[in-house]
Amino acid sequence: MKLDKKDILKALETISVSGEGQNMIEADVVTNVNIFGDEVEVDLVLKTPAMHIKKRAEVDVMKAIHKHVYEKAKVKVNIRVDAPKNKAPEIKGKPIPGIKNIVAVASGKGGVGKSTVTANLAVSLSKMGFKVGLLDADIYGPSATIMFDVERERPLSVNVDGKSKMKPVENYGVKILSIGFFTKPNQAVIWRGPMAAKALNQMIFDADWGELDFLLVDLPPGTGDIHLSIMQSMPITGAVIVSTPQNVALADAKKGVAMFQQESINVPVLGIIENMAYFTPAELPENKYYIFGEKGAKNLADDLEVPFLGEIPLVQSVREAGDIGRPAALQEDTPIADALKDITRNVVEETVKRNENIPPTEAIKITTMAGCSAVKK
Ligand SMILES: Nc1ncnc2c1ncn2[C@@H]1O[C@H](COP(=O)(O)OP(=O)(O)OP(=O)(O)O)[C@@H](O)[C@H]1O
Repeated sequence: MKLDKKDILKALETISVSGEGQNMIEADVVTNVNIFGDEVEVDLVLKTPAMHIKKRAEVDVMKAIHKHVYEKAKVKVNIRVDAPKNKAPEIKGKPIPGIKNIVAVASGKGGVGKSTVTANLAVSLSKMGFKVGLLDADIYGPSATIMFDVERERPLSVNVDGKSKMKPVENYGVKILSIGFFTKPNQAVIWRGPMAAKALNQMIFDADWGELDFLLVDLPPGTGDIHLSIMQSMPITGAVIVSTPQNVALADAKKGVAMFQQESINVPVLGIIENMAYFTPAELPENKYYIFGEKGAKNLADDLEVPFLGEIPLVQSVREAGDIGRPAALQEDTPIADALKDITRNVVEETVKRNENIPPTEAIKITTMAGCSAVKK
């Protein structure tokens, strides 16, 4: 049978690209098609190095050609991965063996959605093919165990090179350790700075994280002594600040930025994320209600000359997703998952820029609280 390139391209149009809402041709995944008798060679370029996605693309191409063009065609699929934005930002002299970047997520004010954003960033990074860990350091209200539906699990102890280590619990491709694993439900725990720092130290250094591109750290809300203790315990690559557009939240977000930027701490701020930017009812998606004010966090980022990483609307499904332990970023082709993907890409890009321009952050040595006025104000 004489095969025609047009028929092959038509067959490839029947394959949808996961998460893109487009078919393989529209998404420019197919870079070349060659025909030699009854042999077809298809070249693909994929954005993710994940093995299962490569395998799936290969099988889809074969099936589509066999079904729509010629069932006996010999199909060869060549796959190249071109993921410049997904290239794991790597810093020289990794501060913790195996962990390339530690990104702290902070908020200043409580309840602005910092933990929700952290969980979604983690899932979104993992979906992009990065190796991701999440350290829930929110000693006042750890919530990662609920958001990842691992409340009943506990980290196991494993032997690594003769040393006993804590193995993070894993779900949705994210390795998780939370202060919540070590407290009883409904138990109020008052952690003092050094005590929290010790527990967190163990969760970082005595844990079997393996290789990670990103370790996200969900910090407690506020800008107090506890933050200094935490920053003392780990060399943070950069910080992301989450705020709603409301004035009271912005004032605290500003203090958060000041805390990271002050001389004795000097952790680069990768940018600000505006959460609950506006409310959109599911039945009227084009309507936007600026309940907490409009563009407050965007304007703050401009004023402080730090990057604005994007906005997340106030959507019922985000809250529901958190409550049932299936972060919204796991959804495919929804406006909210797309918004989270864009923000995640911006976080990666800012991390890459940061690593190109400045050397790795040393573990900060803060010996006194003096000089930390910006934190206390
Ligand atoms: N974009 C959003 N749309 C709808 N609900 C949201 C959104 N972001 C967060 N929420 C909900 O708001 C509440 C507070 O969120 P979250 O616990 O993430 O805040 P936080 O800043 O981490 O709080 P804390 O100060 O306790 O650490 C949760 O019920 C969460 O599900």
